[in-house]
Amino acid sequence: MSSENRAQIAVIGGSGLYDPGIFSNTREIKVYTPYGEPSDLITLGELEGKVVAFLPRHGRRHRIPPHKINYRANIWALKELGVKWVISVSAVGSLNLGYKPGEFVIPDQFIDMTKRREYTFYDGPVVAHVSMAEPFCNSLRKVIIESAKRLNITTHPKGTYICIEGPRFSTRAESLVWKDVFKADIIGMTLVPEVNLACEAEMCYSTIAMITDYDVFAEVPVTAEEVTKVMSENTAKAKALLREVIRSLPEKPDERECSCCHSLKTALV
Ligand SMILES: CSC[C@H]1O[C@H](OP(=O)(O)O)[C@H](O)[C@@H]1O
Ligand SMILES: Nc1ncnc2[nH]cnc12
Repeated sequence: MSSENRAQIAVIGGSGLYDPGIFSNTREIKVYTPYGEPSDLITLGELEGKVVAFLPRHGRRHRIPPHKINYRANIWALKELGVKWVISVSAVGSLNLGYKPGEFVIPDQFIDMTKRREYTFYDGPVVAHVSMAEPFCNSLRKVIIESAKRLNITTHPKGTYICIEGPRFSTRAESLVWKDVFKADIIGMTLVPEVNLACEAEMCYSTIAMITDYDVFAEVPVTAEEVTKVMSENTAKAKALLREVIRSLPEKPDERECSCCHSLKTALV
């Protein structure tokens, strides 16, 4: 990758966030990967003197459903650009009455209920088993939580995200299992394997989850229309938060504070 096509920070946009519109001097680049095409061209832009890469995970105009996203190509492409920090933005449903639509969550755990995705870069002959005990970068989570506090955005600093295969929403029986048996707080369809692959790529990854609805356990079940409507109503908040997070990020992660940067050290067989 040529030296002008480099970025330390990436934002992966989710439903309702296809162009954050907060960067200057933007240009689009195509990145080739051994796994095929990323979801879209990657936009490189500047903010607060930092170069940031932006990739909408569903592609522009939301062409790609969650189970068809080429997660490996997306993460590979960002790694190729030199990205260390990955800030992912996602629309999620709430499974916890204390977590309300319009509020943000910075999840610290996930439960994987996906079924048929490509979960790893290590398909052999090199084999790796990365640790997922702490799936998110705590150093990046801290920066996001503190930034949200400064902006007075109601944000839950912890939460368990359950990732379903989709593209359908859950049944009511499933939703009650996720809520009452698994005790998950939020639900979505895209965190896995994005987070796993970022970890294998030794990048610091954290999600800004924006609650768009109460999931199907509630009286009126969620619809795709509701999710995109609430998300676009709240994108102004997401953009302000992204700006503040990017402003506050140190140039490089403090490798003593997070294990993301050397997750392969103990993983390779
Ligand atoms: C449009 S409704 C469901 C859709 O929204 C979420 O996507 P993302 O995480 O990219 O914001 C959810 O995971 C589903 O893919
Ligand atoms: N209730 C829900 N279930 C799954 N994915 C979602 N994304 C946003 N809301 C959701």
